[in-house]
Amino acid sequence: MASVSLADYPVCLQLRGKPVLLIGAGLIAEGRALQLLEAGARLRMIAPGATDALRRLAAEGRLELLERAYTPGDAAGQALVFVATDDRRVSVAVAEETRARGILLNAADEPDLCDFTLPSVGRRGPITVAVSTQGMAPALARALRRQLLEGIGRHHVWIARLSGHFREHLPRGAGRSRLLKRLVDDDIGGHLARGERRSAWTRIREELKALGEKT
Ligand SMILES: C[C@@]1(CC(=O)O)C2=NC(=C\c3[nH]c(c(CCC(=O)O)c3CC(=O)O)Cc3[nH]c(c(CC(=O)O)c3CCC(=O)O)/C=C3\N/C(=C\2)[C@@H](CCC(=O)O)[C@]3(C)CC(=O)O)/[C@H]1CCC(=O)O
Ligand SMILES: NC(=O)c1ccc[n+]([C@@H]2O[C@H](COP(=O)([O-])OP(=O)(O)OC[C@H]3O[C@@H](n4cnc5c(N)ncnc54)[C@H](O)[C@@H]3O)[C@@H](O)[C@H]2O)c1
Repeated sequence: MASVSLADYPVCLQLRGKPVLLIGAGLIAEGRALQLLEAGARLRMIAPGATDALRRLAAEGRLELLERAYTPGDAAGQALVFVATDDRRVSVAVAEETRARGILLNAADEPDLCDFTLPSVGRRGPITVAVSTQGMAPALARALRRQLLEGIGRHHVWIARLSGHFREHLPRGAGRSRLLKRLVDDDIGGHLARGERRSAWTRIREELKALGEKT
């Protein structure tokens, strides 16, 4: 249950190939569905009526759409469940089932029924900005997310990708850690922030050379 007296606990879920159920197929559900598909979830939707966009995605085989009302038992075998209908009684019934099965639930606009709430999310390349207000101010979460995203520049995306490349190709150890820290701090990161790629590369090459000599 969401609670304002306790801190919530943010995570970044890996949903590739996981079965996820979304009950409701209106405009709010459509937004949720697009994000879940982006994450690679195996999505099933249940609702008597659906938006055109969701019908199209179902026809293309990107998701499964069952055009009927929710019935208890639908949550069986699901990793996560979302409900976004215009009828609170549906959310209450779904919450009863997911609680009995130990499955985590998000109920749009019903914080008292949520096991997890959704933050406002923005992305730049591999960088994700997510803002939550413990359910207090979703509109503020959205405004802050926009502001924070403006503070993330192309050089941050570049640093993230380069760091990912080095983490994949260089062995773990003190040398690699030092390089990855320098990529971010004033030393190399500062050059990149000012668009001075050439001098940044000179320093990266020095670090790589020192690393090569030590390994
Ligand atoms: C962040 C975002 C993510 C998403 O939904 O994807 C999200 N709400 C968004 C927008 C938004 N929602 C609402 C408004 C109108 C302004 C307002 O009423 O405040 C706006 C603003 C707008 O649309 O600009 C209405 C609203 N929302 C909730 C209630 C019920 C209540 O609080 O009791 C009511 C009142 C309904 C009514 O009274 O009619 C509840 C929840 N909404 C949450 C998430 C969870 C808490 C997040 C947090 O901790 O901050 C939580 C608890 C449950 C959940 O849904 O997970 C998404 C931004 C997407 C983006 O970034 O663009
Ligand atoms: N969190 C947010 O950002 C946010 C913002 C605005 C609204 N909402 C809330 O999200 C909910 C959905 O809003 P919407 O605009 O998508 O509504 P909508 O009217 O567009 O869609 C409702 C959907 O629920 C389905 N439905 C109705 N009864 C059902 C049942 N018994 N079983 C399965 N599906 C059923 C309908 O077929 C339809 O697909 C509302 O409660 C609304 O208050 C959330």
